[in-house]
Amino acid sequence: MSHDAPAGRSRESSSMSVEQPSDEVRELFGVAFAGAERFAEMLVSEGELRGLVGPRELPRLWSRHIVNSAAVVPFLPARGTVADVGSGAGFPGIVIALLRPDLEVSLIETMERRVAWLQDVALELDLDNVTIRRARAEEVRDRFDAVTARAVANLTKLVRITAPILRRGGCLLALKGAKAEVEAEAAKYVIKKAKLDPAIIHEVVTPGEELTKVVEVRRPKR
Ligand SMILES: C[S@@+](CC[C@H](N)C(=O)[O-])C[C@H]1O[C@@H](n2cnc3c(N)ncnc32)[C@H](O)[C@@H]1O
Repeated sequence: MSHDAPAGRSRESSSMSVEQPSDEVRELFGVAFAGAERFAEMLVSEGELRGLVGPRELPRLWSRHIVNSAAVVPFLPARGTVADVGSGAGFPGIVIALLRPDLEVSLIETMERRVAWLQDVALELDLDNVTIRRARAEEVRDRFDAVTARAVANLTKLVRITAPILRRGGCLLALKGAKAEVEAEAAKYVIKKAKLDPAIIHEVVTPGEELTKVVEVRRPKR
């Protein structure tokens, strides 16, 4: 996914400027666009009131959050199960569920208020591939083909809490910004100790957004 189109256009709503998705973003989401648009509408109408997004986030809701979440999608497995740890308002878990309806997606979130929000979103978007669990990742006993996380913890902590829930051949996919390389270097020892393969950093340029980095840490098949 490498694009260099300008960011989505903005229009004035009664109280704030809400970003409108560009044609490139519509193309990126394809048949999932209607669901993504409804998700954005819910975030605009209720997200701020329910304490899920700050007012300053709304003008860049698509590029900074929804489209940024989609950056992880090219690295997901061909089939199987995904756990999104610390989904919060639904990033990247809800976006993954929309773009990959063939994958079973578990949203693991510890805060009750956010869990209630995720349940409302899954119901409204009719996402029957989503399971929502109120838990800390450390309490989960299942294993997954992929574990995703965005803005939850640094890579060292993420590896510690997600290594036990990675299947053989499965991978952690952490959405990171400019600190990806520094965090990968700092996490080297923990990655080795958990018997995982060295981190790979994928660079992704999303429509209307600057460079995003996806750090992949895989559990070897044997
Ligand atoms: C800063 S928010 C980021 C939310 C979302 N991933 C995003 O990118 O907008 C971090 C979220 O992770 C959750 N969280 C933190 N540690 C967790 C853990 N060990 N297990 C599950 N959820 C956790 C918090 O409750 C919070 O909702």
